Amino acid sequence: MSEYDPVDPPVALTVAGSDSGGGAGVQADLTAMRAHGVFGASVVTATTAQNTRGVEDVNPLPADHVASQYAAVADDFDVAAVKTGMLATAEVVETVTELVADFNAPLVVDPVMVAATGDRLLSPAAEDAYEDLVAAATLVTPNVDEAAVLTGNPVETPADAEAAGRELVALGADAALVKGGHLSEGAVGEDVVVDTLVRAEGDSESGGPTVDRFETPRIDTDATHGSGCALSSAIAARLARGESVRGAVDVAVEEMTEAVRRGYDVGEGPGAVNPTVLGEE
Ligand SMILES: Cc1ncc(COP(=O)(O)O)c(N)n1
Repeated sequence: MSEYDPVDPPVALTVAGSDSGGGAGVQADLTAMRAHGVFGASVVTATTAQNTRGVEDVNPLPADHVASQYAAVADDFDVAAVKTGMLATAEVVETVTELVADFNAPLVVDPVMVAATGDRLLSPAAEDAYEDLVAAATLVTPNVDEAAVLTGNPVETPADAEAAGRELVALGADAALVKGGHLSEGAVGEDVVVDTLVRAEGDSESGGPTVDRFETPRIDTDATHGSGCALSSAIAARLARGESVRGAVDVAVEEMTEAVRRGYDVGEGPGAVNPTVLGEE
């Protein structure tokens, strides 16, 4: 872990929705950030009435209130990294894109569209609005379904995931991590999760983007609620601490296996990951 003053740690900001059930969204993000010794600030984009069984109600907050929360944080703190999660509406996606345009530190964009329970968290009209935010990202972290929506192509195999990552980088993102948790077992084998990182940073031999594949064991559980939120927040926390994108992704992906293995069996539905175990390395 990099050295810093525990009383004056790096500050990371999550711009995301509230999950009343506590397993995902802002609640998971702040837990993951604090687990890394990073101070977490939050801009809430929407409140959700949600539990482990599903999302009952979504209340997007007005875009100008999202902007005033952001201004309150940016005016006071030296924000070292921003992570975005559920943005709910096209207006909020556009507002956040404008707000981060002048931000000079790393930006991790987790393009949250649909909850693990299948409920929509982003209005369909907002999908197109994501293009400019992706272009501004240091790292965009779609799962395969989100990568398919963002690129307009199906993502079913690791080769598709790499192609989608290359396309997101071509759109302007510095890097894309296409999370393979939902890739079909037939495409990757049943015991493994393959995540693909594409970085614009040139490969000296090919001159093209650099591609890394991370393979981790697949844990036999449905308690993965909050995994995308925790992973993108862990990466943002590590970037706030000054780690490289490659290094932050490598360790965060590895540590997520443990966060899933030690997940919470709370509620009647599928449980949630445990972000408190992150940040140990
Ligand atoms: C407020 C909020 N943000 C993000 C997610 C996605 O998490 P998951 O895909 O694990 O349901 C969620 N369910 N709720």
